[in-house]
Amino acid sequence: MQKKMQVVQTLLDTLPFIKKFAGQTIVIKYGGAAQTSPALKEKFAQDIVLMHLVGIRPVIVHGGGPKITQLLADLGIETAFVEGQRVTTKEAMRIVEMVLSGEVNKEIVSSLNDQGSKAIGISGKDAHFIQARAKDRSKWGYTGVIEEIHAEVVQNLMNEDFIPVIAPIAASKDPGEPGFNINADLAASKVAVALKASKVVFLTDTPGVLDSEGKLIGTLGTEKINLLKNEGVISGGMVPKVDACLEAINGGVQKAHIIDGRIEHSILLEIFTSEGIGTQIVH
Ligand SMILES: Nc1ncnc2c1ncn2[C@@H]1O[C@H](COP(=O)(O)OP(=O)(O)O)[C@@H](O)[C@H]1O
Ligand SMILES: CC(=O)N[C@@H](CCC(=O)OP(=O)(O)O)C(=O)O
Repeated sequence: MQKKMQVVQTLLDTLPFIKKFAGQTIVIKYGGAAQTSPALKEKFAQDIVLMHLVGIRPVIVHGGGPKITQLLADLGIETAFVEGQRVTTKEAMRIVEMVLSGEVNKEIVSSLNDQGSKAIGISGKDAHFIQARAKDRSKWGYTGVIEEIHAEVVQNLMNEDFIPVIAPIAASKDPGEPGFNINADLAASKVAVALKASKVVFLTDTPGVLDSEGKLIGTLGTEKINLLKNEGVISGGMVPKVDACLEAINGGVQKAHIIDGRIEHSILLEIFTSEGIGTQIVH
């Protein structure tokens, strides 16, 4: 711990501007696509712990789509996506919750705790943190839309110095229901708004939003997003991501960025450099 504090002290001495971030809540959406090699996962955990040590209040909302798809395939359960969101049958819902709350959430928590932090994993079901309703039961099954977020659950954890790690599973208001599968991008934006975060950063497996020629778009606004969606340039998993960014900034979050989680320390580069990296979404 002492060694860690020395590193932090050096950092604070050499980069005093980091102090301006102290006290800010930053939501990091850790996409399944960015959760690749053990080395990258370890670097990610180190970055989050460093942010926490310098006084930032990081909150992680994670995905795990590829792992869900793999386990469903292994079990011979069919799965489909409509507009970038999984159609969740009752059978699939069991697997989604097992993978997100059981496997991925605990893996991230352990990885952060291995770096000396006090990370705590919850899903939206814990303490009624996230409540949802069906998006359209006949079309998407148990895929949900968030109705309420009880921000105090996570705020209390942060006040006690925990790093919250959130699996995007929501509770239903109707007793006996299995809960809802929430797209992790849309969960991250709602959580960022509810926590009055200054920033939400989406870590994924592309440098950011790419144009029709595959070139990175540095800044992107509502009009251009609609155009690119209509042209099919923004498709699949990128659709909920840009929608989530717009929802976040329209809800008062100052900045929303989509960055490449496959680059080592990308989250630090994004937060601590003036240029930033990836795509910034603006109004
Ligand atoms: N215009 C675009 N620019 C970049 N990626 C895009 C674009 N349109 C669709 N995509 C797809 O979106 C994917 C990222 O979304 P997704 O696979 O859901 O990641 P995550 O697990 O991080 O949420 C990219 O790997 C890419 O295949
Ligand atoms: C409704 C819906 O699409 N839920 C997602 C939840 C996980 C997720 O969003 O994971 P990524 O961030 O890795 O894509 C799913 O079932 O895949």
